Amino acid sequence: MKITQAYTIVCAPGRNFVTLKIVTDEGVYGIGDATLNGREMAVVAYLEEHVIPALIGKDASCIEDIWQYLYRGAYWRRGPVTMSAIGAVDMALWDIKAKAANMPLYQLLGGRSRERVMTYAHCTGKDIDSCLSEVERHVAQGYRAVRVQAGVPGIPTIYGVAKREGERYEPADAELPAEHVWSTEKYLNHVPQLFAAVREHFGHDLHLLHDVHHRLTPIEAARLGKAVEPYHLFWMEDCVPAENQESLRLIREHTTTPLAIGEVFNSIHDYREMIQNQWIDYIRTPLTHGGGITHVRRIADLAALYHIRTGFHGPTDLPPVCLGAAVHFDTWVPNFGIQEHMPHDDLTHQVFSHDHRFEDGHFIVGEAPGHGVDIDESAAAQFPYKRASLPVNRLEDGTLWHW
Ligand SMILES: O=C(O)[C@H](O)[C@@H](O)[C@H](O)[C@H](O)CO
Ligand SMILES: [Mg+2]
Repeated sequence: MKITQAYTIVCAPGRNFVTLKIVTDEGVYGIGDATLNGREMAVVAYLEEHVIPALIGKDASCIEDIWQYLYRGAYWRRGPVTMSAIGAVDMALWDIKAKAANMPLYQLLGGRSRERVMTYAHCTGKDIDSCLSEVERHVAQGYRAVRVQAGVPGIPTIYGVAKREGERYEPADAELPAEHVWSTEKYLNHVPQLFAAVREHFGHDLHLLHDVHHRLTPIEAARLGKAVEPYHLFWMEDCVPAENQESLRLIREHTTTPLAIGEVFNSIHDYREMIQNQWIDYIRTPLTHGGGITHVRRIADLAALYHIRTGFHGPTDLPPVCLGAAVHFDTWVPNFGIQEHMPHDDLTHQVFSHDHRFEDGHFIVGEAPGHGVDIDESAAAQFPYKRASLPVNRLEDGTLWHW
């Protein structure tokens, strides 16, 4: 089965998405996601100029060999742009292989390990009270797990909180980066109050998650982890920037709050020390940014040796293609933990169809051959790309900080 054609489709049904379509001489095609929020066109250029020309004529069934060819063959390894491009090719090739085998992807991966995939929703509010009503709304919809983020008094704009009540949070909200202000002290004083209120209102069965979005130093993260221990979080996410993996050791030594990390990681090497030292509990790398199913499966297998589970990144900036493939992976992977779920809007669904379904806080995988997601190219053409950037953060004195 030879690859005869491959091309990218860039569209913005509500927000920017990059899709790779690979076509074979047998008429079977596969769809892969190449979306890297705020840096979309860098991946498009990488694919079009360097990857696609080398794919034409290759045997689409040699997924592993093509992965190795693209990874080793570039000489320049790793990095989000490279790994998202490889991820898109890999996802499309698994889609092709599963379609050719007439099997849903999860069957090809090894079959079902669970009936349904637990997800967590985003609950955001400008203050604690409005956050509580969002939790209530999501619990009524059947969610067993919610991520809780609320505005902090004295900080005008904060990560993860929608601009208007009931709206989705969209971080890439301006053509050039918006500037936010950050105060660690105000944040650290406020978060334990938020979780105390949520536990008081909703009891102890609901899983609670929180995203620190890389803003703390290790000792500050340790303080926060300890402070929220009475509210037993499911996880505290990305509590520090983690170029230095050793940072996680200090946090781990101080707190029993479980730690999730890795939505910005793209390689097993970004995790190796923290997995092998058991400094973390959940891996976050989505299939797109981690070099596709072939590579993320290796990370998950390594993690499994150390009782570490998956908790894949899944905000709206990852399109239905990435999410659909993730639902298959989540249905199969033995060490599954949870799947992030931020529902896409109607415009996105006009372009992408999928056969997984959402029920009672869980995803149920579909039975269509492949990963079950497709793109309507003429619908996509109606939503042209528009540059959008993620914000930057500054401390109150103007110092540039982590966003
Ligand atoms: O946990 C999450 O869902 C993430 O932190 C997102 O909100 C990111 O900020 C976004 O995906 C950046 O592109
Ligand atoms: Mg996050």
